[in-house]
Amino acid sequence: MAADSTDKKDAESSGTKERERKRSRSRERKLSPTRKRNRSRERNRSKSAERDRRMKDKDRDKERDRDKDRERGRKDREAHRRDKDRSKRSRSLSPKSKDAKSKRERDIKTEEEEDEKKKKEKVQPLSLEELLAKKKAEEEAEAKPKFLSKAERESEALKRREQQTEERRRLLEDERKKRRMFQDMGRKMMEDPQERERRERRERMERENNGNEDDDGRQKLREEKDKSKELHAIKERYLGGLKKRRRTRHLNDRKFVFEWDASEDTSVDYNPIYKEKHHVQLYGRGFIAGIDLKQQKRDQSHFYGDLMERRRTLEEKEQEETRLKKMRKKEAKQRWDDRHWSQKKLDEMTDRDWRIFREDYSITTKGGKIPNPIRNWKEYSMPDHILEVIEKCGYKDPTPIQRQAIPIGLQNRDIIGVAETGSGKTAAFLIPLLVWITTLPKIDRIEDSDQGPYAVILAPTRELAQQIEEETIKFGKPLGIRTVAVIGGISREDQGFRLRMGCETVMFTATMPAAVERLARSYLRRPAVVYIGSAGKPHERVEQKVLLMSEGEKRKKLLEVLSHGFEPPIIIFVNQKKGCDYNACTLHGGKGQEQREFALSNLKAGAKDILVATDVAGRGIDIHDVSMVLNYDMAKNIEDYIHRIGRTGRAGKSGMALTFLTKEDSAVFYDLKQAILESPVSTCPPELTNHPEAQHKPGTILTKKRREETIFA
Ligand SMILES: Nc1ncnc2c1ncn2[C@@H]1O[C@H](COP(=O)(O)OP(=O)(O)OP(=O)(O)O)[C@@H](O)[C@H]1O
Repeated sequence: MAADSTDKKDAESSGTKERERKRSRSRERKLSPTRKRNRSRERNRSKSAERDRRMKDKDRDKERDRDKDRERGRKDREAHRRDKDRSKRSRSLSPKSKDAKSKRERDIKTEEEEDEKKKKEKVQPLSLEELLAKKKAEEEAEAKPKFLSKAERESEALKRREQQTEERRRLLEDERKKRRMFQDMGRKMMEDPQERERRERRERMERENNGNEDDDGRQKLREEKDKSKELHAIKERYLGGLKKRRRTRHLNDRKFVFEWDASEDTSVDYNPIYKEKHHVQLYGRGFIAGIDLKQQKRDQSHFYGDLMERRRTLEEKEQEETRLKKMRKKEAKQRWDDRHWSQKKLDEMTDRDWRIFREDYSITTKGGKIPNPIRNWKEYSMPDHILEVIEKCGYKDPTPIQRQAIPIGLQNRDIIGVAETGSGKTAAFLIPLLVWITTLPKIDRIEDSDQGPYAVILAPTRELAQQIEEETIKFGKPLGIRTVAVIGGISREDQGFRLRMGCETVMFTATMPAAVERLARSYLRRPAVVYIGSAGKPHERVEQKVLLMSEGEKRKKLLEVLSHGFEPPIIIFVNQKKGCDYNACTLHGGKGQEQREFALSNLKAGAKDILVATDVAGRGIDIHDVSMVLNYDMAKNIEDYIHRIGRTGRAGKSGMALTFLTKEDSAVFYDLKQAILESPVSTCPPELTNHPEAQHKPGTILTKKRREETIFA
């Protein structure tokens, strides 16, 4: 009833709402046309939103209706039940209901009587036949398939499932317990023994404190232990006991000390597993993992070797033997041939060896059909008297230029020899010359000497000419060869000479500019050209230093350098004839020949420490052990510079070259920078490296790069 009333109320409220909505809509319709238009636009805009809202409202109404239906049904059912009760109550009062009741009571009574009868029957024991029949019936019943209802099947399955899960849970729990126990045990075992002791003691103490261990037996035991310890300590104190020293392990001590040798292990003999090892032999390229790979390879090669050996016929075996023999012989020969040239005799030298030989001495040749170089003086077929002189001079081994130039010279062939300063070029052209002269018949020589000299040696300076004369006399005198130097400044009458042209021409230098080489080639006949090392470069053992300064600073700097001390002799090169206050001798073109000779001999003899010279002393002058060359004025070209600094670091020794550089020398900046950069023992100062004049060779026209150009339109 209440539900009905609420439904009614709801219906009423929804009806009023609907009416109001209609009213408001009609009101809206009555509004002005402009407003109407606006409204319609608005309506259009919110059309979809409105539709959504209405749909939602509908859903909500439906839901509400459904709830109401459900509520109504429930209330109906309750009312029906109440009606039933009421009708029951009213029916009990009728005569019909009284009859039914008495009938029911009668039925119950008869049922009880039947039960009573059955019970009485059961009490009596069954006969054997009955028992057998019963058993048979039961068996038959059991044999018959039992049909269970779906509900029964489901309940049984549920029970089984519960049992299984219970069983699994129990097993898991047991396993977890076991694992925890093992973990605890493991942790205890892994523990540091000291730590374990400490932990056990702590646990014991805890137990004692908790009063768990207050039994007398344990207390007594502890007291006894303490007593025995005390006794032991007293004994040790008064009787002196053996105190075990704690072993300290040093950092570098070996951790494992095996007190037995591997050979003492006799288990191999006893254990049948080790006695009869099973070897796996794989065919192909495979290997067994975990076993020494090298050993496996060795075994495999043995295995295949044996296999091949077993399979070979006698003939094949012989063939293989001879093949191996041949191979071994060939290899041995190869090894023999591949020896270094120094381990070989002259006649064993191959072309390859000669090539290596030339590489070893940085010898480069041009001109075709160049004879092999000299390996050593004795080996080379030279007259004994020449060899004697060489020995006297103390030349143990030929220098690289001598090794290659002497054999060419002995073929009377024209040579251009380019080798660094102080590398023994003089002997390189003198020795073949003297050998050639000595090979001429003596009578001819005596007769021809009236005709003129056998050889003419040209030198750029008087000093050099005299130096070469000295060298030639040294070699030629023991051989009976006369030498004379023809130089300016000495009276012509004293120099008896006659020239004869048409003989061999040799040209030796430390620097060979391309223009000079072109000129030389036009005068020489099919010349053999010999270059040693990086020809035209300053000596690799001369350290080059450069100081940039003004002209006025030079003198001060010179005095500063000299005041630091130096090892005599040194040579100071100047471009102008200037004096110097030091213990010096001077050598330049303005001096008389005698003075020039005196100056040089003074320095060579050690009477003077410094030679101040112009380029006159720059080429060829050989003064032993010059420790430093100081270019007070820079040479006018790089060739002169190279010759100058070549006065130091001669005959395998090292030296130093110091150059004072001013901006007036800018013409050689570029070449000088290159020369210093190429020297392995020198460093170019940044002032020179970065100097604008040192960036390009003078005379080269620099073309501006396009991107650097500024175009003004
Ligand atoms: N085989 C040699 N063994 C030892 N010393 C030698 C040998 N040959 C030459 N010398 C010595 O080396 C020094 C330099 O020799 P030499 O004057 O011939 O050199 P150079 O190449 O002509 O030098 P430069 O280019 O300056 O004229 C000399 O003192 C000389 O005695």
